Amino acid sequence: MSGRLASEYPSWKKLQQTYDSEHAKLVLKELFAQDPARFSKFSKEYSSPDGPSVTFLLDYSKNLITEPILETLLSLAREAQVETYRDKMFAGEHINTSEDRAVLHVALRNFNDFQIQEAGVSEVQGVLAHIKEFSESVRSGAWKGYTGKKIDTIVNIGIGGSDLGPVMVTEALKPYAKRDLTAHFVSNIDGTHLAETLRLCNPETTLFIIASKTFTTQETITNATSARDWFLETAKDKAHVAKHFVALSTNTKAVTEFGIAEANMFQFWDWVGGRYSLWSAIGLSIALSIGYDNFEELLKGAHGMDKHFKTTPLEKNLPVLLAVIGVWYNDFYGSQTHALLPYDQYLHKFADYFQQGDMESNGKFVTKGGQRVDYQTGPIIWGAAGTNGQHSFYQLVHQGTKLIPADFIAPATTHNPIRNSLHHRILLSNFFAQPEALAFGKTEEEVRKEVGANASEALIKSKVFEGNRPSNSILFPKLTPATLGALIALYEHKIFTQGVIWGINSFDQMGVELGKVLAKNILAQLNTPEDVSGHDSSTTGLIHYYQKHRQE
Ligand SMILES: O=P(O)(O)OC[C@H]1O[C@](O)(CO)[C@@H](O)[C@@H]1O
Repeated sequence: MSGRLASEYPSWKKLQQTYDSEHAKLVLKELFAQDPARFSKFSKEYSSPDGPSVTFLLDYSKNLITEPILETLLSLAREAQVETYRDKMFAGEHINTSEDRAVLHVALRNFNDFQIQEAGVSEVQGVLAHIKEFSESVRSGAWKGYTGKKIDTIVNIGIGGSDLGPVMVTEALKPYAKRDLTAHFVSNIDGTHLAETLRLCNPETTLFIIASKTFTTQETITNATSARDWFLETAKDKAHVAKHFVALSTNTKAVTEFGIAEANMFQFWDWVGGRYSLWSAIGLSIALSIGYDNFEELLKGAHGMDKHFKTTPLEKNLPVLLAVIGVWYNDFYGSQTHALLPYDQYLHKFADYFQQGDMESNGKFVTKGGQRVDYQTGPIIWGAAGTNGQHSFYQLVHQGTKLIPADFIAPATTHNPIRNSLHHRILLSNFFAQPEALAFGKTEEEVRKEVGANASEALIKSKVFEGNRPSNSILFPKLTPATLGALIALYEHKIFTQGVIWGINSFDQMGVELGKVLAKNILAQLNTPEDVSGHDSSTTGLIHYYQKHRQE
């Protein structure tokens, strides 16, 4: 984040030399055989420094690293001044330089530990009190719809960071949810998303939460306006909007112009990035679903990880360890992607969430100083809940030609111990087996013994697992709100650390602008073929084909 090219650091050069001369010798099977203490050297148990108890084990021993390599990776983090930039973030310095903004999601979950001077920070507690009061009133039934009925459905209308965090967390914490308050999330501008959701809603008992930091996002404002039209078809009187629409935003003017009273607006601030906003008013749907106390536990769990990140030496700092190991694969092994593989159905949106969290943060080719990087930055993040992924893409992860580092994530205890936790034991047996298979594979010799003398050479080769495919494993006692908070913060700080090393600004998102501008221009040209101008022949041809075949 210093804006320097990472490839100029002495440690980067050393890592390149190490990779060139040693990577062929980095064989997990041998590394484990040579060192019986490898697991204890390369695993760490996290315990929350205070607040609600959170513990988990991070096992990073199945990575293609040695102690000297890890030391050099940590030196790289030091040369890139990760600690300095981390402290600048926590102090409220404007490290989002292109937008001249502080980056203070940590202030949203700060329980009096960090002293942060920035406008708005002193208002955080007031907004949390508003969230508490409002969510309790809706959940208790005290808040009534326009015909006097209690709210039984909430619809969060937002996109990107104003959607993905609330969806992921409400799914993850479903065991804590009020089951008679149904939560829906509408994000896509595709009218199908709204139409299919509204089919499930009763205007008398539905609360719409319009979540938009800017309150100008085309998808959200269009969906919100259509939802209001749908509501008014039944409710008729605009005065009833007050009981059924609330807004989460930084833009008071646009909210009131939309017709939502300031009293029904939950404020946040420009130093909350969209993809880091679930901890802010954007988390209202989470508080409504799981209750304010659980929402606060989520914040406290994240705060514990913030303290760990802020105070722990780099060699024991879990987000930093994940970050530097990720850099090793991304920049020296040439891995293009990183898989997030939670063995917990409740975490089925975890990878979707961090697609934005990581790729919108670190998908950048220019340093903060404006230089084109000469190395890879953010990886492609993807994944799915286990064991579903095993029956779709794991074939490629095991035997394909690409190196795909992966994080396996699982709870020791399930919220649904059906058949005496038999399902969970089967699930976890897979959670343990997959990293083992990836790391150690199966040799030709082993295959030969297994298939017998009559098997063809081709069959034997096809059954070989080369192994040496790296992974991290994260195992925690149970998926509680505080544990989830800590896990999310762990990855947030990993992303931060990588961004600092690569010298990029992880907190703007210029790359989403061009498409928006072009779409606006095209929207104005869609009516007639004569209006279509200024495009290449492909785009023109596509628009003409649409104009010929549409039925509206
Ligand atoms: O909350 P808003 O302002 O509607 O923005 C939604 C999303 O759009 C983006 O600006 C671009 O995708 C995201 O960063 C953000 O989370």
